[in-house]
Amino acid sequence: MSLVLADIVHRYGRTLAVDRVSLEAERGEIVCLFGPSGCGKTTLLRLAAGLERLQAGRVALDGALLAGNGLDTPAERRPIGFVFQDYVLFPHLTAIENVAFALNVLPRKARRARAEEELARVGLDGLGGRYPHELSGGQQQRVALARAFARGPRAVFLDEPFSSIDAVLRRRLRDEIRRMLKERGAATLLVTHDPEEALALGDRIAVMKAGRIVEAASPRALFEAAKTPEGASLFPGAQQLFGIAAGGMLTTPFGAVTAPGLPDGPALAVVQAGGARGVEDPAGTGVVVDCRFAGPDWRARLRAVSDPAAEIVVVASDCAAPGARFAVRFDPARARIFPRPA
Ligand SMILES: Nc1ncnc2c1ncn2[C@@H]1O[C@H](COP(=O)(O)OP(=O)(O)OP(=O)(O)O)[C@@H](O)[C@H]1O
Repeated sequence: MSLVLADIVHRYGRTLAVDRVSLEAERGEIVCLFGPSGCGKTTLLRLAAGLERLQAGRVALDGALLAGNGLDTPAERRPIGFVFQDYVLFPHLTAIENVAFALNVLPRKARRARAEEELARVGLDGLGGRYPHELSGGQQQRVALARAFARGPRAVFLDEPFSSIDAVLRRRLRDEIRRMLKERGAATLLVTHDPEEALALGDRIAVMKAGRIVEAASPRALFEAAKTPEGASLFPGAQQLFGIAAGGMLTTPFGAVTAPGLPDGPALAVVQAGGARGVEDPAGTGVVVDCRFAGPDWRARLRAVSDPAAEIVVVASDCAAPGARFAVRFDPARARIFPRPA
C-alpha cells in the first residue's frame, strides 16, 4: 500500500474528533472521505498532511514512516500535495508565483519554468500572469491543484475542493480533476460531504460517522452490499424507511419487504431508486401528497395512512391527484435492510 493511516486517534480537548481510524490508499487510487459535518474528515486529512500534530497512530507513505512512534515529519518535508479550504491562493502573488512558491527547493530560474509547465498541465497556459482575483473560481482551483502537484507528490489531499464553485462548473471540474489525478498516479484522499461528488470521484469511498470509518468500499460494492445504512444511502434517490422485523419480513408503514435472516426487532430499510413502485388502489397504504414527471415515468410522494409522519417517493406510471390512495410494492433486490441499534 502506498499511503497508510493506522490507528489514528485525535482529541481537541475533550472532543474525540478521530476515533481509531485506519485507512489505506494505493498509488493512483482516489479514496473519498465522506460523512456529515463534524465527523472528523478534515482533522484526519490535516493529521495525515502534518498540519496537525499526531497524537496517536501512524502515517506512512511507500513504506516510510512520516509520523508516529515519536516521529513527526513537518508538513513541508512530506512528499504530499494538498488543497485545503484554509490554504487558498496568496492574493498578492500571480498564478505562476503561487505555483512557484511550492517549488522553493529548486533554483529560482528553474522554478518559473516548472511552474509554467504545471499551469499548462492544468489547462491554464497563458494565464500565469494573472492575480487570483482576475481568475474564475474554477481557474483558481486549478492553480491550487497545479501548486499541489508541483513537487511531484506521492500523495495528494483535497479538502472540499469544489465548495466555492457553482454546480454546473463543479460537475465539469470533477471530471477534469479525476483525469488529472489519475494522470499523476498519486494516492489521493478527497474530503467531501456531497454523496454525488464521492460517487463521481472515488475509486473507493470511506464513509465516516462520529470520528470513525464505518465502512470503506468501491461505489459498486456499496450499492450491492453496503454494511451500513450510511453506505447504502449514498446513492441518488435512496430513501430510508423504519419498520419492525419479524420472521424474516420487515413491516413498514407502506407495506412489507422480505428480509431473510434479519433478527426480529426494529430495523431500517434503505430503498434504492426505483425500488418502490406505486399503483392506485383505494385500499392502499399511502396517500398521494404530490406527483411530478421524472421521464419516462412519474414520482409520487406518499404519506402513510397508518403514520402521517412517514413519507416515501414511489415510481408511478401515471400521474395521480393529491389525496388518491396508492399501494406500494417493494423490489427486495433494491432494498438493504439493517437492524436498528436499540
Ligand atoms: N481546532 C479545533 N478545536 C476544537 N475542536 C475542533 C477543532 N477542529 C475541529 N474540531 C472538532 O472536531 C470534530 C471534527 O471536526 P472536523 O473539522 O474534522 O470535521 P469535518 O468532518 O471535516 O467537518 P466539516 O465537513 O464541517 O468540515 C468536530 O466536532 C469539530 O467541532
